[in-house]
Amino acid sequence: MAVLMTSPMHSYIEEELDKRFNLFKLWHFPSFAAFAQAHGASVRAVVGSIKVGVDAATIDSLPNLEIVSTYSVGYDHIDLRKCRERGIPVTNTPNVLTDDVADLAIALALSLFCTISHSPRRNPAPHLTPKLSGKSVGIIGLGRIGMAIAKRAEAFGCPISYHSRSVKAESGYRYYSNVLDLAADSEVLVVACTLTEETRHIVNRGVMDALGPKGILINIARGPHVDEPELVSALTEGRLGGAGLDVFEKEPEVREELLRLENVVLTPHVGTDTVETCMAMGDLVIANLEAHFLGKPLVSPII
Ligand SMILES: O=CC(=O)O
Repeated sequence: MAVLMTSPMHSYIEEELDKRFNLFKLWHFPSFAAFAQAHGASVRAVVGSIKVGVDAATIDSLPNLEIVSTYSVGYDHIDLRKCRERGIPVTNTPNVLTDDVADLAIALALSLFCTISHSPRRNPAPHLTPKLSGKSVGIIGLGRIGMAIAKRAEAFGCPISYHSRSVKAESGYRYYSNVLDLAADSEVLVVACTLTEETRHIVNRGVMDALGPKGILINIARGPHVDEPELVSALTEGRLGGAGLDVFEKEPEVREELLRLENVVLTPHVGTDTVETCMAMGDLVIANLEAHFLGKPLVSPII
């Protein structure tokens, strides 16, 4: 059974896939075209990642492709339209990574408020920072990850508000039907929604200005949610207080200006990169592939 991995992942998933399948690692080939010509017809499953997704051209080059399983919760890098057209199911890795991503959101906020990551180089003189506890937190997207962030922020005594496609009355948090109002009433704005055409640049200049010079933006979702040139201007001009970013508009590139700014804390898209979570994600990818090949219901299907 031939399975194609699109990019290097954690060694655990590579080893476990290798034990069960005839595993092809795309990065061992000079190009996708070279791979497809030699082995494309044998591939029955693709394991994609946020680094190298699965686009229409890839799907078209694999005539016997039966399933796409992404080693991620997000699936904006998979051409779902094409998969639907070909009747190819797609699975992702929800739930198992929720805690880690929520932990990172809080870590970025704490790092900014307490200037943990760069206080020695920045402040030779005593310097007071704002506290995180009690700050109003606005969350864009109250799904699994948004909710986990809310629970953690609640433990810091932070009042929680949110914006999402639908009202989640059971959460007990304050709902805003538009992001601008949410930002205006928040001291920390966290992006935790799925990337779609509707949510691309959901954090635009107006939202940054509404968040204001003391406001902190945290993005642990996807880079294109935020208009990055506008973010750089807002941070440089002091219209926005700070930003904690795990994701960037054109990964793996990071804008030079962001690297230089002092009111910014950056991590290189590592929201799910703990040993335990990477192993659990690997297990879920494999469970989906095995279910598919045994004709059983998929564990975590998207389509
Ligand atoms: O970004 C990480 C993921 O989507 O799992």
